[in-house]
Amino acid sequence: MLLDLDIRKKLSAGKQSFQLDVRLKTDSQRIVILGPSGAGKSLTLKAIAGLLRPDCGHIRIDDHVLFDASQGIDLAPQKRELAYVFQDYALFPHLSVRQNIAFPLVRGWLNPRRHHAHQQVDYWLEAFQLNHVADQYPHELSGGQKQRTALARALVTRPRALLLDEPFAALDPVLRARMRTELKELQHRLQVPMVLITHDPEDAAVFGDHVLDLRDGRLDPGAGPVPDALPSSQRTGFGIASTRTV
Ligand SMILES: Nc1ncnc2c1ncn2[C@@H]1O[C@H](COP(=O)(O)OP(=O)(O)OP(=O)(O)O)[C@@H](O)[C@H]1O
Repeated sequence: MLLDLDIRKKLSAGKQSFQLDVRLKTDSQRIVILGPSGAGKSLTLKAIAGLLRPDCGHIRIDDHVLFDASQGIDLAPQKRELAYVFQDYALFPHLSVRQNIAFPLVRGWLNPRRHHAHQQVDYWLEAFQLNHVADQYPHELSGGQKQRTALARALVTRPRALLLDEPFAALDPVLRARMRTELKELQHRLQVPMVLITHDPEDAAVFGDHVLDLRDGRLDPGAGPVPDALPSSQRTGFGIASTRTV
């Protein structure tokens, strides 16, 4: 995947204003946008997803133009063929694991039936080892099982790329370490490009193929302290990515 991002957006609330200015071109498969709270990570991810309209610039994935202010192109989120996984996973509480995963495949107002049989749903239940909890509800799942259900629901639509908002934040430290490795292995296996935002340098160290430092709405070329675990070659501020193949 070639992600070509060049966006600017000014947001104001009362006397406060925030300027987002992100330019990036990368062919990496595991992109991590790292930054402290308020840096603009969620805004960047929302812009890629089509949930925030930039003032100007463009967003392209391969030869697919998602947004181009000068050409008047602004594809609706569902036309972007991307999947967004929210920090709290946003599972439907009244639907079982199987129904949650089937949800994007069912058109119209009706929820998937409880024992809805679908080849793709069965595939993801198997791939994520969720068969034994397929009929359970989100409140009956562990943190890791919830995350895998959210990932399965995202992947069942076969997206061009997966956008992940702080995917490990809701997990305890032991599970967090395991899930980072699991997600990296999953990305290797499926070859689905992933863009992950986080404030945790360890996420970037383990998962990141191309790591970008975002500070005050800008990708920072001379970013702050480099975590020990993270080779400097893996971090960039802006420009064309130096991709590390693992
Ligand atoms: N709708 C809005 N109107 C005005 N300002 C906004 C709006 N949404 C976000 N902001 C501001 O933009 C800045 C960046 O917000 P963003 O949510 O992208 O931060 P973040 O890096 O994701 O932080 P966190 O890690 O805490 O989620 C913040 O200062 C926030 O107050």
